[in-house]
Amino acid sequence: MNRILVFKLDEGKLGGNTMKLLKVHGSGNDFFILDQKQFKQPLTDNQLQTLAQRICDRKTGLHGGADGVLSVTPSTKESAALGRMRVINADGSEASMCGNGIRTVARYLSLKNQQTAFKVQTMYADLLVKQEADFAPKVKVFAAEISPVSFAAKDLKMHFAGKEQLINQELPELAPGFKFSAVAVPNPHLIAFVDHQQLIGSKLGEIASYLNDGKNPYFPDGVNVSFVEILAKNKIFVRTYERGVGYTNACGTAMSASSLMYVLLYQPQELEQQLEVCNPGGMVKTIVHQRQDSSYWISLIGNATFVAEVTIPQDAALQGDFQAATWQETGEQAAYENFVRGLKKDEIR
Ligand SMILES: N[C@@H](CCC[C@H](N)C(=O)O)C(=O)O
Repeated sequence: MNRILVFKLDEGKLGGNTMKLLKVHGSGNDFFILDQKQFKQPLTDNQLQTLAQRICDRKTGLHGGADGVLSVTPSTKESAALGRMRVINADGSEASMCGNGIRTVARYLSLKNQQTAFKVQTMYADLLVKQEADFAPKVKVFAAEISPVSFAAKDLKMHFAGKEQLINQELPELAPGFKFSAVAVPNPHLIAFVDHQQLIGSKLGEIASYLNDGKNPYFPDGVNVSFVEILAKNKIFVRTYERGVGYTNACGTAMSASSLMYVLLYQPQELEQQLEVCNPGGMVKTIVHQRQDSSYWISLIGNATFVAEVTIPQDAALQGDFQAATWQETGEQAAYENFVRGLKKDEIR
């Protein structure tokens, strides 16, 4: 039996001060799911921010930290979604969406509600999620709708003189020799198609850390930055430096935005076709769609791995003291690693 089915995060009866968390990942982009139903009083925004900063720290956090916390609550009354997800980055900032995270939340809500296709409420939209065929034994897969898409500078909170949008353009004031595209899905992404040496080089980190310093004139609220290498027709590799986190194994919304730019710039006839998107933590599949009103949306299809069930005294968690935490592995991580080993060598760098 899948142990996860008997793990009842929402009971909240472990004793007043105990918090339950679920460690999860999509393509190695890892999170702690926190179901706020377990509390009589949900954590305040300040507590959520502190919790994320404490447990996600890669050196001092819980079991090696994470890229963020995914807070799950019932959806608000305007929404018919099965649940609501909020995304708190490792630095405590809040993001409007998380493509890898939403698949894990979808799986969590699916198990709790015995449904395989439904909507999840996010900051700007209720997004469709759906269970898909496993990638491999014990590698569970969900698809998520990535939407709404915008190229408008105002939605990206992007400020380059005279530019209302940015599609494959040089930005000599930022980084000569690269062509950038900017797309909000709806969190902001800056994307450059590069060769292999540029993909593995240090320029991505230099550009992204500057654009996320909170002081630069171009993206004062920060931006997720990705370098993309075309590996073959309909096959790309995406490396991302995330706002609020730094380098990650993968960023689901970045892979979706990169897929959209790949289709628009290189293969406009490949709308509605499946793309393979490799990343340092594994591989996902994407499909770029266009609606009748000409707006775009992307299907992001990938693993939703449950790594471990965690309990920890709430006060200790907020103070960053993890000595009393329990950590119970689900056994899925070994299956995921096995799946990744089976991918062709050029798919993981
Ligand atoms: N890892 C996520 C994106 C998380 C939010 C991002 N860091 C931001 O601030 O926009 C994904 O898989 O999409």
